[in-house]
Amino acid sequence: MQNFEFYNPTRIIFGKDTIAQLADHVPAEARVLVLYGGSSAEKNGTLAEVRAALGTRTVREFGGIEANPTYETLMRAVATIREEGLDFLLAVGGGSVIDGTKFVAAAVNYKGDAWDILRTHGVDVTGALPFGSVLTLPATGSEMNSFSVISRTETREKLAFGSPHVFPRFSVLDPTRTYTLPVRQVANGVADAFTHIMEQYLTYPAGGMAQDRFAEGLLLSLVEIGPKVIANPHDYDLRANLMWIATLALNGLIGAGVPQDWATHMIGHELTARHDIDHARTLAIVLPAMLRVRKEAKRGKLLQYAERVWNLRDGTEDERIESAIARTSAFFESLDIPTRLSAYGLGTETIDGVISQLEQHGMTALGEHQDVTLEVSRRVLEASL
Ligand SMILES: NC(=O)c1ccc[n+]([C@@H]2O[C@H](COP(=O)([O-])OP(=O)(O)OC[C@H]3O[C@@H](n4cnc5c(N)ncnc54)[C@H](O)[C@@H]3O)[C@@H](O)[C@H]2O)c1
Repeated sequence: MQNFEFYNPTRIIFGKDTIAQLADHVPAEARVLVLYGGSSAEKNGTLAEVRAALGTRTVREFGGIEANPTYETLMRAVATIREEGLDFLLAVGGGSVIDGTKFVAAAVNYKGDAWDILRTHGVDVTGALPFGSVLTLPATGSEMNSFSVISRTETREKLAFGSPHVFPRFSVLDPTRTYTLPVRQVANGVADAFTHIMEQYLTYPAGGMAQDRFAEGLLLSLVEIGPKVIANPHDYDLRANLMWIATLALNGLIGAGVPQDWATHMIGHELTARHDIDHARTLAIVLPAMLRVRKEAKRGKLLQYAERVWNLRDGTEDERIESAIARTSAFFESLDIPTRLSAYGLGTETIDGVISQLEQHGMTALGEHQDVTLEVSRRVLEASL
C-alpha cells in the first residue's frame, strides 16, 4: 500500500427531514449567501425549508448557477458577497452548485485574477469563506470532498481545482429531496459515481485490500440498484443508498493509499467544454474505450474486476477482460446512457479539437503511470467513436 494522509472534516447530516438541522450548524450570527441553480429548488420546496431553518439570520440569495457552473456567473456572486459583507455560504443543489460555491468561497479573498485558481488547480488557495451544502442530486461527491470543476464560457474551458480550504463544513443529505430529479439526472448520478470508483480502483494491484473491497462493494451496489433507482423514484431506501454510495465514491476513503487514474475525467471535461455533453455521459463514452486501449497496463485489476464485480470466471484472460468491459458499457446503456461519440452526433472531426485542448491544459501525461500521452488519448477517442 502507498503512504497516505487521509483528512476529511465534513460533517454529514443524513436522512429524512434533516434540513431543519441547518439551524444548529450555520452560526447564529452568520450573514449568509444561499446559492442555488434553476427553479427546481424553489418548486420542490427545498428552498422554503432552508429559509425556515435559517430563521432570523441575515440571508441573501443567489440563483441561476448553471449545470457546469461558469466563472462568469460565479464572479457575480463574489461581487454580491463583497458588496454586502456576507461571511457564510450555503449551497443548495447538485454538484454544480456545490462546486460553484467552493470556487466563490475561494475567490472572495483571493489576491489577483480568480481564474488563476483554476489555472493553478488550487495550489495557491490560502483560505476560503466557510460554507455548507444541502445536496439535491447524488452523483459527484462534491458534498464531502475538496474538489471543484468550473467552466469558462468565453474560452470554452472546463478546469478543476482542489484545496483543503474548500471542504464543506457540513452537508445535509435528505434522500427525499432527490424525488423530483428527472430520470436523466438520476442515471447520470449512477454513471458518475460508478466512474469515480473506477478511477480509483481500476489501475494496478497495490495491496490495498480494504480499499479494493470497499470499491467493489460500492460498484456491486450500484449495479444492483442502478436500474431500480430510476424505475422507483419514491423508494426511500433506494434513493438513500444511491446518495450515500455517491458520497463514499469520492470522499477520499477508497482512494487513500492506492494509485489513481483520472484520465477518463480529463478527456471527459474537454468533451463537455466543447460539445456540452453532460459530465456523466462523457465518462460513459470514454471509460470503456480507456479500459480497452490500456488493457495491458490494467490487466491485473481488469481480471479482478471481471471476477469480483461481474462474476466472470470462465474463458481465457482476454475473454474475461473483454466481457467485463462489455458489461460496463451494457450497464451504462441499461441506464439509457449511450456510450459512443457517434450517438451524440460526433465523429472523427472532433478528435483534433479535444486533443489540442488537452495539450493546452497540460494534460499530456495522464493516468496512474502518467503514460496517457496525447497519442494514447487520441486512440481512446478513436475507440469511442
Ligand atoms: N466536485 C467534484 O468532486 C465533482 C465530481 C464529479 C463531477 N463534478 C462536476 O459536477 C457537475 C455535475 O453535477 P451534478 O451531476 O450533481 O449535476 P448538476 O448539479 O449539474 O445538476 C443537473 C441538473 O439537475 C437539476 N437538479 C438538481 N437537483 C434537482 C432536484 N432535486 N430535482 C430536480 N432537478 C434537480 C439542476 O438544476 C440541473 O439542471 C459537473 O460540472 C461536473 O464536472 C464535480
